Amino acid sequence: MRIDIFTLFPEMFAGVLSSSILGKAREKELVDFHVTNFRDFSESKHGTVDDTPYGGGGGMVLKPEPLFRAVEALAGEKKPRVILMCPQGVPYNQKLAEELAQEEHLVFICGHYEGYDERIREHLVTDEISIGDYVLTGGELAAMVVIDSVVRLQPGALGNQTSAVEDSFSTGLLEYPHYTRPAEFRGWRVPDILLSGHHANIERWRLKESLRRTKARRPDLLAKLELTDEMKKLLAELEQEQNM
Ligand SMILES: O=C(NCc1ccc(CNCc2ncc[nH]2)cc1)c1csc2nc[nH]c(=O)c12
Repeated sequence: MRIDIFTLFPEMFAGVLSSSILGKAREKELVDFHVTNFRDFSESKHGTVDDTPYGGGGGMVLKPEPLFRAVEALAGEKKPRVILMCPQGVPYNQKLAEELAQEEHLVFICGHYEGYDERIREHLVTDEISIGDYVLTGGELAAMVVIDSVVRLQPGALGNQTSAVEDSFSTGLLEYPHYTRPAEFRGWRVPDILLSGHHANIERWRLKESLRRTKARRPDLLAKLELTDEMKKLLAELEQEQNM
């Protein structure tokens, strides 16, 4: 997969794209990152990429030319997905991550101004994505979030110890509590069930704790779930425990 990123702050990406899972995915050639400063595509000698809005009002608007020129310079046989990171975009989620992970070539546009000239949206961009209802200083961190979640889904990116599929957001439940050595720390013991080696009981305990946590923190996720008989039984047990 090739990922192009157009930004005015390319230096923001250096650490993130060369560390940890993303760095390894690059070494394994699962992904090929290209970060470009679209100011390089400005036609003015001052490298102007924004201007005041027609119709007045505050703030600056990103001009169309530099971005059109930058994206069109990506001579490629197939038209890539051109993703505009913006607060007005489609709310990002794991389903969209899985869809983007299938693409051969993704292009991200990160802005910093009050907005983009609408002709960018209408004629250059295929997708607009927001990562949530809070205001960031720019689209760069948002692009990193999307890239991180897409690259980890590339086959071979996570190695064999963890599988992307099992991820809680894919099962629809929040994760159960995790423990590791020591079995007792400052008097706080690991639940005996986890030391029992009884795998069926451990799986049951983990599912029950996932249900307990999801019910308490994200009832909205629980409401969306197709409950199995076992889940219904465990939820009934949780109800009883709460009413005791
Ligand atoms: O570029 C992003 N943010 C920078 C930013 C913040 C505020 C405004 C101005 N918008 C208000 C407005 N429009 C018109 C007048 N005033 C524009 C851009 C961003 C990309 S994805 C994402 N996902 C979640 N949150 C985000 O901020 C983002």
